[in-house]
Amino acid sequence: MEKAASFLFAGTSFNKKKYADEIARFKEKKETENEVDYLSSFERVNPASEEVTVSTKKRKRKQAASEAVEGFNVFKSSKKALVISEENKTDEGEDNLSKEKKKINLKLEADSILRKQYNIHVSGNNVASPLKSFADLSSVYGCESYLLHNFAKLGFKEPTPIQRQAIPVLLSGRECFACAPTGSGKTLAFVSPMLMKLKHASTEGVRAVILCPTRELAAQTTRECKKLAEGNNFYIKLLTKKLIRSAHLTKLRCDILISTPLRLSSAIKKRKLDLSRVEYLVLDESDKLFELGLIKQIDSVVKACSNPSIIRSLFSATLPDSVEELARTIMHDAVRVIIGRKNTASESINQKLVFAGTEEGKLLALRQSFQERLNPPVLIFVQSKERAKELYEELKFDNIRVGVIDSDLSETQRENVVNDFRAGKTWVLIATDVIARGMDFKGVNCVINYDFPDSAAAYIHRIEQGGPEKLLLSTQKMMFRFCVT
Ligand SMILES: Nc1ncnc2c1ncn2[C@@H]1O[C@H](COP(=O)(O)OP(=O)(O)OP(=O)(O)O)[C@@H](O)[C@H]1O
Repeated sequence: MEKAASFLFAGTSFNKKKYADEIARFKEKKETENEVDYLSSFERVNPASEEVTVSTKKRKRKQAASEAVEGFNVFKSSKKALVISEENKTDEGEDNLSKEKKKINLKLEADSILRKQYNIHVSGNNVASPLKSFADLSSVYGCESYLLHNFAKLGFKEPTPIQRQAIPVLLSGRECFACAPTGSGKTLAFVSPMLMKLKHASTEGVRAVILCPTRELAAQTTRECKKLAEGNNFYIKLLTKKLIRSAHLTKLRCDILISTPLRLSSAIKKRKLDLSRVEYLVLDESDKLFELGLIKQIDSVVKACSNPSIIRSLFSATLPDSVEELARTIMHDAVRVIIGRKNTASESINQKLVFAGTEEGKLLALRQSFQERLNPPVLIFVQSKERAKELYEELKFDNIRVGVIDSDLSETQRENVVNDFRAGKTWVLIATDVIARGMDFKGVNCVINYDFPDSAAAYIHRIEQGGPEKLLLSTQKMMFRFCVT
């Protein structure tokens, strides 16, 4: 500063001898003025002349004023002006701060009202606001028009509760555990933010991975994903055996890869895939993934997706504590989004228990119920493929158009059975949990739990397939207890 000042005044010649009188008068004036000014400012800051309860804030301002009296008069006024404007600035700053605080509080309040309205429960810090509508995606997150156009084309007018909350969480760059009933639109909830973040197709290799517990669900997710991405040129691939066999898998043009953990881990083992650039990893139907004993395979996929800025998410109809605990070991700051209550069935499902004394009685009760009313499509769950085949033979005998899906069928055979059921060629489909898990049988009118499910989670998954009526046939007394709790 000094240097700059001396530079500014360099070259000014001032004859001090010639103007000695003026200099003396100038000095006098300066001293008097400084005294007066100091006194007046002293009076202002003297606590004796102030109220005792003067605030620290005010004191600071007074101090600032007293400091401002040093120097020449000519600068004093401008310094004073500076002090006043500083004071105003502080006031303004404080006003802005409280306005900002109010705004944040109002936003938090609005978020919480919206969450209550849609039965959304969240836990985690700084959770992004839920979507009021799909339009928020473009106004807040700059969503491209093709995606909104696809929503409209598919007839999706409003986001479902899980979509309202999980999409903004993922778009804000947070990892997430999402738990919502079957058929509540979880696929769109994880695919849309993925498409928005990936923006456009690239040649850099796999950038997003979706893991599904069964081949059927993986195929279904691929179809949904392609429908949502229509109009963009993304490469979306289902990892099939044929694809793994192909020698050029390493050069595969693929933005989003969908697979079962077994297939993907086998491709990783064969060093056929590089997942180090993956930005998004989704574990769909995560409870089933873990339940099926696929931890080793999932672990190999998680390790192969080594990009440090990866966003991982878990989507499921139930979120057992064991799964969450396991996931929390790798996802430390994940937001938890739960629709309704954790691990409970949707309240809109009518559940009915039929108690049968014996195994034969169960079959009798089923026949009777079909005689009274068979409102297809009906989905029947049994515990094993052997039992599935047995029941299939029994119902076929009754001339009921029935199909069965079990793990002995080839991929194409399974697809055919499911397609026949979807198309209404068969009215009743018999399945085991593993096979039917995660498949979206839209419009199923009745789900029959012919055999007792393994767990509460399995029960919820079964009954949340499709329609409103659910029937439980049991030879076990404890079933009743299970139902009422
Ligand atoms: N916002 C929406 N409005 C209307 N329908 C929707 C919406 N989002 C998704 N859907 C439709 O709802 C059905 C169920 O969606 P989806 O399969 O994603 O459910 P899910 O929660 O993943 O079920 P699952 O547990 O079986 O995987 C699909 O047919 C899908 O096209």
